[in-house]
Amino acid sequence: MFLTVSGLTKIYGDKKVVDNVSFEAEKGSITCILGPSGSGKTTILRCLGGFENPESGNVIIDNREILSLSPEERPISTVFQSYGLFPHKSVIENTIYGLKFKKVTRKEAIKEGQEILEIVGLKGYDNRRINQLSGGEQQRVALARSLVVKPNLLLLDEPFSNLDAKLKLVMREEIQKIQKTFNITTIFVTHDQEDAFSVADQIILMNKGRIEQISSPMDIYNYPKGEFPLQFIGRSNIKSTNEKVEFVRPEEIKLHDNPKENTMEGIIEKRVFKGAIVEYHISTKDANLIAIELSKDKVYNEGSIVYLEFEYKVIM
Ligand SMILES: Nc1ncnc2c1ncn2[C@@H]1O[C@H](COP(=O)(O)OP(=O)(O)OP(=O)(O)O)[C@@H](O)[C@H]1O
Repeated sequence: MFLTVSGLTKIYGDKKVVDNVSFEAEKGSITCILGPSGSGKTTILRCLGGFENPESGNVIIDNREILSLSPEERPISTVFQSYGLFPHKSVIENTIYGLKFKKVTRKEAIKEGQEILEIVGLKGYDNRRINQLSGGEQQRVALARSLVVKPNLLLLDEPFSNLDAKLKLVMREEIQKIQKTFNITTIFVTHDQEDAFSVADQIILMNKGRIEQISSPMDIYNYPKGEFPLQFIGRSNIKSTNEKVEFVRPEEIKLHDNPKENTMEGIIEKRVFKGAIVEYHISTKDANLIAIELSKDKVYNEGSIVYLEFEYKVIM
């Protein structure tokens, strides 16, 4: 295994903000650490990058224990939420900053910097100053700067936080492309599950410093292990009794005009148009449910009687 983290624990005051966290990542994979605010995501990255000292744990990269190394000695690049760029320096100076500490001539550094800038879509931006760039462009310079040193492990903290919806889609693809081109193992922190679903090979779901589930995006959505993953990931209609918790995702509820065997009658209380999909809030004799259908299909009006076809799944 390329990266092995075992028993990582970080305490602030009397609070374990990272509590016995263990996971592995294969070479060239993207791992996404997902979880609510304050669940310890950034602290894990900071411990890996060497900006915090964990109380206990082991981190092995490519068969080498790295926790005793300084941040500069670790084969790791980190892109922080705040980017950490030098605002008055040019794009190229920021990009090649990390090469200062390597045995590379300035001429070679500039050539390598320009190649990376072209990859992140910033060809020709060399002499622009950071404070003359948009948020998305700055984010790409920060990425270029971390890639130029060819890290074994790339750590990204909320890399899309300052981007609008369109640019976010472009950047998601760009990061995936760059990461595959260089075969860089990447760990990426977000609280946005769509980011995690779109780019991750594996998702680590955190809650209060602990790992709740490690799974592929599809498995975490389809087979949540326990109530927290179910509540946090996607939306669902939940039926909870003393013995078990069952759920049905809104898109698993099919609406019909007429009753069929095993359908349940309901009335559409509210309809929310969301572009590609329409969300219905439906009351039945047993429960209030949310269903979604494609808006290109039949659209029901509020107050309509509908017949719901669905099955609950039991959580593991
Ligand atoms: N230097 C520090 N001193 C004391 N407490 C801290 C420190 N840094 C973080 N914490 C606390 O540790 C907990 C975890 O913080 P962390 O930044 O890792 O969470 P996060 O999951 O990344 O949150 P967010 O999504 O809001 O960035 C929080 O309760 C935070 O207040």
